[in-house]
Amino acid sequence: MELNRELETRIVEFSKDVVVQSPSVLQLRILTILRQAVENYSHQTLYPFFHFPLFGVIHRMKQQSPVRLTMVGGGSWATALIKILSENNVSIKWWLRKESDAEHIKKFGHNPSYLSDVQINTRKVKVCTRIKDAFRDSDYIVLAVPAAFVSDALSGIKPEHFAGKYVISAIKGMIPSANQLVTDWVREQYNVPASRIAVIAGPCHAEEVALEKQSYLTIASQDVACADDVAAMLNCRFVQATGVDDIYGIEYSAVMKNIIALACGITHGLGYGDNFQAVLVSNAMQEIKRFVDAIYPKHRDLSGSAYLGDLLVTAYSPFSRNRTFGTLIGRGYTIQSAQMEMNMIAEGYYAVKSIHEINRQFQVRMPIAEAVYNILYERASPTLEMEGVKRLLT
Ligand SMILES: NC(=O)c1ccc[n+]([C@@H]2O[C@H](COP(=O)([O-])OP(=O)(O)OC[C@H]3O[C@@H](n4cnc5c(N)ncnc54)[C@H](O)[C@@H]3O)[C@@H](O)[C@H]2O)c1
Ligand SMILES: O=P(O)(O)OC[C@H](O)CO
Repeated sequence: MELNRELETRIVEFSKDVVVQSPSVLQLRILTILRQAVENYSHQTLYPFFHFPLFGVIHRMKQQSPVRLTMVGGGSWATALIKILSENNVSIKWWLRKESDAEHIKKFGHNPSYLSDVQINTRKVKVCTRIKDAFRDSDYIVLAVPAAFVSDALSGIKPEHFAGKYVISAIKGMIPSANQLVTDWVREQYNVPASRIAVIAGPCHAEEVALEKQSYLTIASQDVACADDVAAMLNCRFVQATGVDDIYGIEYSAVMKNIIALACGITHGLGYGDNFQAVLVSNAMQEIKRFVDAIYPKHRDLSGSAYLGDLLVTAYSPFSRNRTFGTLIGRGYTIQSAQMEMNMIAEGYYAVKSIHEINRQFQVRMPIAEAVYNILYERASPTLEMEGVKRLLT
């Protein structure tokens, strides 16, 4: 029987992993295989497998052993991810930089600085401000600070602290000092194998997660089983998560969409309307495709939600940090005053410089990203730069 063979193969693959996994990761792996089997096959086909002893074992494991995870970051996205993960059998250590925020969460069950309405389940979530304590006994490390601050957040952490752990980047930015994607940087700095690294992507604003609005996430890893495991942790009442393998395409695309959101904001601040923005965004999608295909060629459909969907949400939503930052620049704020006006970080500000520098080698035609770079780093006039872009749009 087809199913027989497929389940057999997957269980054999999985058993090769058994020796190196901790119980909570094993549990997640088995659950993922079963969830996929249940989704893909009818009850009738699956019936004989219910006699498989694993099913009973899994049920008991689900009750007993939570996945152990560390969240690094105290901003909006970290807070939203804590809310999502708390819906599942995950035990969380939450590292925050600010002692006062950590104390407030312990006492009142709310993050005072970001998404303060979100109730934190302090039975599942243990807060700390010492990064080494946060890493201890965790299977998964989730990085959720802006890329420019990752190195600071991990100060004192050495490759051995990452040994045997999975790293999930929830960051949509580049490490400015290295012009590297966060996952490449983690792999190089801490010797984490690519098969143990995943990214959380997809069009998803923390503010809507806080309101439990239906959202979708795409989890990417070179090892799809790893992506599926992470997706299983994030699937809940209001979030549907799916695992895929295009980690580079998705990560670069997420970085690029922030730069385009800055352009959308700048033009909005200058008084351009929706008609213009629709053309700007569709041209920008082609720009993203040219860049991503040049830097990491692979057959991919950029109309998927982790690519086009993420560009759309960031380009049009009032929750978007990058669009808001761009709007302030378009209205005449200086970079410093725009940064001070927002309590949040616009990743695109740092990313556009990295992408500009990386593109020296690739020479991809990217007039929109170049205009944003000129405005933010070369003191070019937003009006003149966007006049130039306007003439090139089709
Ligand atoms: N907010 C979202 O909806 C969302 C969704 C998906 C991905 N992301 C990504 O998540 C990452 C984190 O973004 P966010 O939205 O949570 O950030 P945020 O703007 O809400 O919060 C700012 C964060 O930066 C930290 N910070 C500020 N100044 C710092 C400094 N000098 N040193 C160290 N840390 C400092 C703050 O403690 C806080 O954690 C970004 O890469 C972002 O692209 C965000
Ligand atoms: O829209 P932004 O600039 O707040 O970025 C947040 C996320 O990337 C949206 O998916």
